[in-house]
Amino acid sequence: MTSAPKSTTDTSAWRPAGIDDLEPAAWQVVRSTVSTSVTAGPGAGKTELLAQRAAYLLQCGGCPYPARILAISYKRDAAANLGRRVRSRVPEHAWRFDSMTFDAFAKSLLDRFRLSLPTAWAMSGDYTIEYASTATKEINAFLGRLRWQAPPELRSAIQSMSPKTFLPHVVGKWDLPPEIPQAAQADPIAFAALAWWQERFIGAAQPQLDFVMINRLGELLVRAIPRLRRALRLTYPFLFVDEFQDTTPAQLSFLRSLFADPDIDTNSVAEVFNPPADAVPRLGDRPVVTIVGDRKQRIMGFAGALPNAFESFAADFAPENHELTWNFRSSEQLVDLQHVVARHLDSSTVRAISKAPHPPCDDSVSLWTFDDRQSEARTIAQWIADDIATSGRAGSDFALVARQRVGDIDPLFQPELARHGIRLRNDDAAVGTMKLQDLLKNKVAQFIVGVLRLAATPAGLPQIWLDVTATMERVRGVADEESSARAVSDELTNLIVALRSWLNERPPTDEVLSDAVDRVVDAVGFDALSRYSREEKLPDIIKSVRARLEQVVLPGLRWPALLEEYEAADAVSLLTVHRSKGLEYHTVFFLGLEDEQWWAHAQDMQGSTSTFFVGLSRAAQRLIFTNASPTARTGGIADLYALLDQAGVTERMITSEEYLVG
Ligand SMILES: Nc1ncnc2c1ncn2[C@@H]1O[C@H](COP(=O)(O)OP(=O)(O)OP(=O)(O)O)[C@@H](O)[C@H]1O
Repeated sequence: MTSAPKSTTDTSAWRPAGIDDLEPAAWQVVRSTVSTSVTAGPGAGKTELLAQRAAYLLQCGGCPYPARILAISYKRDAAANLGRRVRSRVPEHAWRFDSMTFDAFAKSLLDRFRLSLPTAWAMSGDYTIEYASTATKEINAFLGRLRWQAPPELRSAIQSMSPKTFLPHVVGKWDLPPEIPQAAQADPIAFAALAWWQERFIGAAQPQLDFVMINRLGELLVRAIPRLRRALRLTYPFLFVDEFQDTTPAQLSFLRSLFADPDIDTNSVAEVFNPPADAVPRLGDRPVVTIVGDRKQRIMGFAGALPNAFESFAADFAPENHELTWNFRSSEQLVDLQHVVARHLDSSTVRAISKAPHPPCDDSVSLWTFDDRQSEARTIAQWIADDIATSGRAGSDFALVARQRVGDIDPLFQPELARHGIRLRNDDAAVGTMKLQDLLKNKVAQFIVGVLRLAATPAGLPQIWLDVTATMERVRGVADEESSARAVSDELTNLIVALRSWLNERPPTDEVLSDAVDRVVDAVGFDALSRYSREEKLPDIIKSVRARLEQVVLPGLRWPALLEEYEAADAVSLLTVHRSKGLEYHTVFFLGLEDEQWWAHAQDMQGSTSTFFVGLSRAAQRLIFTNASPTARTGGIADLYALLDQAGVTERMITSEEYLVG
C-alpha cells in the first residue's frame, strides 16, 4: 500500500529497525543535516547505514512527503540489496526511496527527457544500447581509423589511448558542449570523443549508445535545462551514493552538475515541502548528499574509477567526514587477516572491531594446496556436502570466489557438487544478452518470473506478491492513491488467475515457456514495461529470461519447481571477485591463488591487492584459499602469500589420494 503516512516519529524516540544499534559515528551520519562522506572497511555496515538513514529521514519527516530519496549504487545487485533493506525496514515509506545504479538513473532521465535535448544533440530515432563488454573490438577499429585522421600533433596522444579505457577515460571525460564544435579540436580527448559521437550518434537514424554516452547525454540534460535540474532537486533533496571509491569522472561530473552547482536557486526546496516544525533534519537550501565507501576496496580502476574520488567530492560538496571502525560481518580471526591486508594497502588503517555475533570457529582461515584441479573440485564438493549435512547450512551459505575465468571452474565443480545433490550457480555466466547475476536482480525479469511463480503456486509466496505489487504500482505510476493501489492489486489478481489455468493445462516446454513470458509482458503492456526497465532494453530482458528458463527446464519438471530452479536460490555461488563485491557468505573458498588467475598482478599491484582484499573480506566465518600449482607461492603473487604468512594462515597439503590430510 502506498498512501502517504500521516504521522511522523519523534526523532528522539527513533530507533534503528532490524538491528540493535549503530556505532556512535554512524548515529551522527544517520541524523546529519549536511552532506557527509563516510569511509569504513568491509562489513562496517555502510550499506546498512544508508538503509537506516533512509528510515530515519522518511519516518521522522526529515524527508517529508512527497519528497524522495535517491540512492545510487554501482552494481545492480547492490542497488537491489539496498532497496530490499529499506523495504524491509520501512515498508510504508519505501516507495519514496529510489535505489538504482548510475546507469539506470542516467538512462531514465534520457528516456523521459530526450525530446528536450539541445537541438544540436537531438536524437533522430530510438537508440540501441551497446554494452561495454562487446564494444572493445569496435573501439579498437575506431581508434585505428582515428590515428590516420588525426592531425600530426595529436597522433601520439591518440596512439596511447587504450581501447579498454577509451569509454571512461576519453568519452566520459568530455562534457558535451551545447553546440557541436565545428572547428578542429586541439585537445586529443575532445578530438577523439567528438569523432566517436560523430560516428555513432550525430545524424544517425538509430544512434548506438553505450552507458558512458547515456551518462553524458543525461549530464547535458541537467546542465542545459535549469528547470529539470531544479525539479530533480525538489524531488530528491537527499542523495546517497554507495561504493563511492568506484566513481568515474563522468559520474562525478553528472553528480556535480545535478547537485553541486551553486548557481541554481534551491532555497525553495524547504519552502515547497514545508516540513513539520519538529522534523530534523530541516531541508536546507542544497541537496544533502551522503556518500559511503572504502578506498581500499577500489577495484574498478580498469573501468575508469577516479583515483581520488573522495577528495574530488570534498572539493565540490564540502562534506563532514566520518570514519566507522566496527565490523558486523566477520569474526575476530577474519578481521585479523583483513587488517594485515588493509594495512598493506593503507598503513594508517585502524583495526576494525569485530561485532559479528558468530561463535568462534575452528580453522576459520586456511590455505589448501592441491596437486591437481580435479582433486581440488572433488575435495571441496565433498567438504561442502559434509558441512551441510552436519551444520544444516544451505548451499547459499557457501561461495566459490575467483579472480577471473570462473567459466573454466564451472565445469569442474558443477558435476562434483551435483554428485552430492548440491547445485552450483555461476553468477558470471551469460544468459541471453545478460550476465546471470544481473538478470536475477533485474526488476522487470523479477516481475515476470514473480507473476509466473504466483500463478504456478496455489498459495504462499507473500514476499513475491509484495515485490510484484510494488513493481506493478511503479509501472502503472501509482504513488499514493489508495484506489489506484487497489486497482493494481485487482489487475494483478486477474492476471494471475488467468495465467494459472493456462499454466495448468500446459507442461513447461521451450515453446510454452516463451509463450508464458509473452503472456505476462502482453498483459502488462510492452510499452509500459519498456518505460520501467532501467539498464537493459526490454527485448534483451525478455530474451534473457527465456534463455534462463530454457537452461533449467528438464523433462517432467513441473512449473513451481522449474521457476524455483530459475533462481536457484539455495545453490552454492560461483563468482568473480568483482561480482562478489558487497556480498557476504558464511564460508568463502577463494580459489586459484596462483599465477594463472593472477597473471596481471604485477601490472597494477595496488589494484590487484585491493581485489584480493575485496574477495577475502566476503567471508563471515570461514575463509579457505586454494591453489593447485606447486609454484604458486614463489610466482608473481609471492607478496600476497607473504601477507597470508604474516597473518599466520595455516597451510594444508591435499594430495589426490587423500581427503584433507593435514
Ligand atoms: N548496526 C548493525 N548491527 C548489526 N548488524 C549490522 C549492522 N550494520 C550492518 N550489519 C550487518 O553486517 C553485514 C555487513 O553490512 P554491510 O553489507 O552494510 O557492510 P558494508 O560496509 O557495506 O560492507 P562491504 O564494504 O564489505 O560491502 C550485513 O550482514 C549487515 O546486515
